Amino acid sequence: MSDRILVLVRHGQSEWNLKNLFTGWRDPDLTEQGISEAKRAGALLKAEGLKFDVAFTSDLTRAQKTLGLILGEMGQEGVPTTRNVALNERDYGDLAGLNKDDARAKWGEDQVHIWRRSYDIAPPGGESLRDTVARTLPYYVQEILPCVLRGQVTLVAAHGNSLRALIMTLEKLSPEGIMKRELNTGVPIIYKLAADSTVAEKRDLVP
Ligand SMILES: O=C(O)[C@@H](CO)OP(=O)(O)O
Repeated sequence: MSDRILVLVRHGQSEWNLKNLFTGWRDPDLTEQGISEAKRAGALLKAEGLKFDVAFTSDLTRAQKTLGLILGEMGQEGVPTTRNVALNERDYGDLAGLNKDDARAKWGEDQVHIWRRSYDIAPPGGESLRDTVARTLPYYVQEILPCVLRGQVTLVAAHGNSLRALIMTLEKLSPEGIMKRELNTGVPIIYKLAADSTVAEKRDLVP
């Protein structure tokens, strides 16, 4: 029986991560460090002996490039890949492009933390994590999960909050639990799913 392997990876450091700007649906490129992180993720996945059958990514450059660099490092450039806007980062609305420290100075540390990490409070003009779950989870259930359950080794390269939205279900986290779940750039998480699509095993591939 196949292993039902799903790998999630947040993109490498972006130009706006480096500049400490709210990013959301804006489309900055990877930094040099981000490129290295993506290549390192590829090397770690290669060392695990993984051979991907299928890959998914968002409509945004930083995730697409991360995926390309990972597959390039693994010598698996030909893996069939689907790009979909459903995997895009949570839309930060009016905060996009603002400096996170400037936002804390203006609205206070607590308010900015609530906008960044709460489950159901949306930043002005943007999406809450719940809104993000409402678009990422159906896509996962309809498009990604069937591949995994069929035994296709599946890689998803996406974003901090679009992946947190999926991880909330995968790891059965409560709205309080998800507030504390952080994802590092370029660190793959390997899940083995049971036949009922719950997580049987999970491992962070830390360098
Ligand atoms: O700016 C963003 O889009 C995200 C991810 O970089 O930031 P945060 O850490 O606030 O979720």
